[in-house]
Amino acid sequence: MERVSAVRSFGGQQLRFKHASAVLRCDMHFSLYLPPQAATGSVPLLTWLSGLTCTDENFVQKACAQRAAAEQGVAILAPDTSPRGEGVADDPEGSWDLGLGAGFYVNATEAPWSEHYHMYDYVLEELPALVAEQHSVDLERQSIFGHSMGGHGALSIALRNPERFRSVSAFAPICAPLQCPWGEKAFSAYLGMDRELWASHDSCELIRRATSHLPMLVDQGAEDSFFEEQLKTPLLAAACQESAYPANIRMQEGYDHSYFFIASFMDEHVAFHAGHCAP
Ligand SMILES: N[C@@H](CCC(=O)N[C@@H](CS)C(=O)NCC(=O)O)C(=O)O
Repeated sequence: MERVSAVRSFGGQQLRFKHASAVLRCDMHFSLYLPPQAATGSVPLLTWLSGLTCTDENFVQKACAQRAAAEQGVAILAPDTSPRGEGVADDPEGSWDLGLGAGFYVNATEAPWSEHYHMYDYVLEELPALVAEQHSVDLERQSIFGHSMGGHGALSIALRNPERFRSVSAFAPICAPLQCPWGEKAFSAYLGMDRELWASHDSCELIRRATSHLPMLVDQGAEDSFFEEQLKTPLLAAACQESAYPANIRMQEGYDHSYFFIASFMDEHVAFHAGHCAP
């Protein structure tokens, strides 16, 4: 693992690394914020999953999360959104919602994607373990959050693995990939036509199947241009209500899909997770 950059921030360090991922079979970059508390003891690990077209750097530069992470004493790990590099398949039509920058946090089963697109195993297994080998983060105190495609990733990964995480939150998540164009396009490419396999990565379905509950917070901007066609927060709210899953789902008046929205509620999300990651 090679350290690409290290910058002081709110008494801690904003770090960026490059490494050879065994799971993705390519070189990857990721970012890690270590709060000042990490210098003297182990701290909880929050994983942030970004949305379509992002790398790890969008979050680092635009989410304004470092101050809250320093105050709350939590590390934040930001992976990239897909495998990268020469030889990694991309959408032949060059669209931004499939292929590079659009891994959807699943393990692809279909060629050509199945060669590298294993973002589910990468963010759940390989990357946290790698970070914990070299930094003082506590894998017994993990939470996960994300935005849009990364909101889908955070919710679905946490719902599939409730024993791994203390809490989950999302900004403008793709709530029901089985029922929106982004999800249908990505899942049919990566997972083929087995809709039962799709359902095992659909947060609304996973809510209905849940046998235990994680603390869950979701914020959705009311002026988000993707809200009705792609994100479908009301379906998540309905699934939670039907299944008596206790989630806090909030519509935020006037906010759009951007990092201006994310930054506005970032402190609350970090505090929410830190509260559930107490020793
Ligand atoms: N490229 C798309 C927008 C894609 C988009 O909004 N991506 C979101 C995640 S779904 C994002 O975080 N973009 C990066 C950024 O704002 O820094 C467009 O032109 O409409």
